[in-house]
Amino acid sequence: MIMKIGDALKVYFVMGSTNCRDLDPEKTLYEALEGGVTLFQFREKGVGCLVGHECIYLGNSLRKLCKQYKVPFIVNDDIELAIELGADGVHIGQDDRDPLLTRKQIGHDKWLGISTHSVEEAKQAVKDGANYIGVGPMYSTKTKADAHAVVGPELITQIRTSGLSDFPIVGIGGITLENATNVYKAGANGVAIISGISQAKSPEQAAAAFRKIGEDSKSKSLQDFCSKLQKSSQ
Ligand SMILES: Cc1ncc(COP(=O)(O)OP(=O)(O)O)c(N)n1
Ligand SMILES: Cc1ncsc1CCOP(=O)(O)O
Ligand SMILES: [Mg+2]
Repeated sequence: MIMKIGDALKVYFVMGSTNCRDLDPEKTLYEALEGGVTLFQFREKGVGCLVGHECIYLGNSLRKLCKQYKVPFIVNDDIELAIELGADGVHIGQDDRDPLLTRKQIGHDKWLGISTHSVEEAKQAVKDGANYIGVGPMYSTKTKADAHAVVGPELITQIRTSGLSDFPIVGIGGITLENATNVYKAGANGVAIISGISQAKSPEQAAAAFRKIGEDSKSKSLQDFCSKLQKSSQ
């Protein structure tokens, strides 16, 4: 699958079976894809999550759905599962596993995402060969019990101005339709969302609304850029 990672990050849906509301995980992902999510992460984690064959079975179904919609499929934490499912990449946190070893295991044609919570971690992740970084939590979240302290969208701006002006960045944590614009405005390529889509009454409508915010923010940033350019050449 050839796609620019910065574009894929625009609306990044993260989900496992324990995150869903009325619909089963396949139907939830189907709706999210119909709504226009641009990247998916299978994150089967937490109390009551599927393990073993059941996890592989669900992973395979979700992987197939993503293929149908030509949306890249990332696996959280579990490199063996990622390889088994033929994933397009893996996402690891600071305490999960060694990024260099992970890269060796997955090869250079797969995407590696690394979670970061400071400018220093962001720079180290880039050195360690990340293809993108997740920055968060942007806002407080009920979805991840052991989440890091809130860092806010300001951290994305700090990372951008610290020299990573073009590196693919996605914000995560507590992102809603009300606050997503702040994350794009801070300089993120995209937003990563669990409950904002999986717990919505209509995951399809929520995904479509996030997608619209992403598109509008992009054209707004482009307008801002052009007017800055115009002013500087006057
Ligand atoms: C896109 C994205 N960013 C951050 C995370 C969090 O990863 P981690 O800190 O390893 O926590 P868990 O998700 O493993 O609980 C993520 N999954 N995705
Ligand atoms: C996985 C993860 N990593 C940092 S916050 C978070 C949870 C995001 O879930 P939600 O979008 O429901 O706040
Ligand atoms: Mg992890």
